[in-house]
Amino acid sequence: MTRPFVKMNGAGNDFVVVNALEQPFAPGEDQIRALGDRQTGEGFDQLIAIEPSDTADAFMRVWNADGSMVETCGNALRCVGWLLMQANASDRVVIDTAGGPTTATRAGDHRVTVDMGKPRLDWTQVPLAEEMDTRGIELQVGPIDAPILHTPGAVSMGNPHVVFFTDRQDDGFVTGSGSLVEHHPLFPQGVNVGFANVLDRDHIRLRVWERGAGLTKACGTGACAALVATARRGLTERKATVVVDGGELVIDWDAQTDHVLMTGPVEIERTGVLSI
Ligand SMILES: N[C@@H](CCC[C@H](N)C(=O)O)C(=O)O
Repeated sequence: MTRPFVKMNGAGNDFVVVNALEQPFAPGEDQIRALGDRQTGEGFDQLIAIEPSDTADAFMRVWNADGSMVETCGNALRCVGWLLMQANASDRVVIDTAGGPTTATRAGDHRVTVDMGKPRLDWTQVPLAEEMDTRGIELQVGPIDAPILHTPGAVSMGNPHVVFFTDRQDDGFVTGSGSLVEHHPLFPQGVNVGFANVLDRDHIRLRVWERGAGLTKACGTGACAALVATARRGLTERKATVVVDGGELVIDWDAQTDHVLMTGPVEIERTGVLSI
């Protein structure tokens, strides 16, 4: 069986997107891992299916490259939002996800703003395995007792994030620490691991070791979580540019609505056909 797809990225975070509005798409974990392999498959950070919805313009299903199905994906919401707005000749679409409904709007040529909704800040919502103040949690990362790994912030944007405040962002440190924390017992559903270097009150340099995908060029929900975590600690304003490996995302945590808005680029790389 074959399925056409569109290969896209949002600030370098890349996706294979399948239209499942007319025909169901339900790959198995092994199939997803094979498709996601960058040597022998199409290669992607996440696999995305656009499905019908009774309550929104579409439902977006997300699988990480390791085959795990997850709640949401911020950069993919911008890409899917772009595809739907192009197809519908509209400037606004509502996209439902397992992490909750979101709204995408045009923000210029190949730029989309997604309203990611409210951050979830209670320990039970991240979730954590025990009660803690999510502005700064106690976390022992294996044998590493580096002070820069102390008291990170914890935030859910529909998916779980922990954010370290550090200027240590080399590949070795991010990969070594991120892979240790991703499956730490404090995070019963696993966690995306952000390393946020606050450059000034409206600028953050961020790298993310993603749950189920590893070090990616960008993580949209990770950028939202980083802004919320740094603002909660008084390190930044509620709006900042988050500089990621693949570009820049503008994150605005609205004080009136408590919603987090993420704006950034979308790129269509190519089309193809999956043999699945
Ligand atoms: N890259 C995505 C996040 C995708 C899912 C994440 N790895 C998870 O497991 O929660 C984004 O742009 O938010």
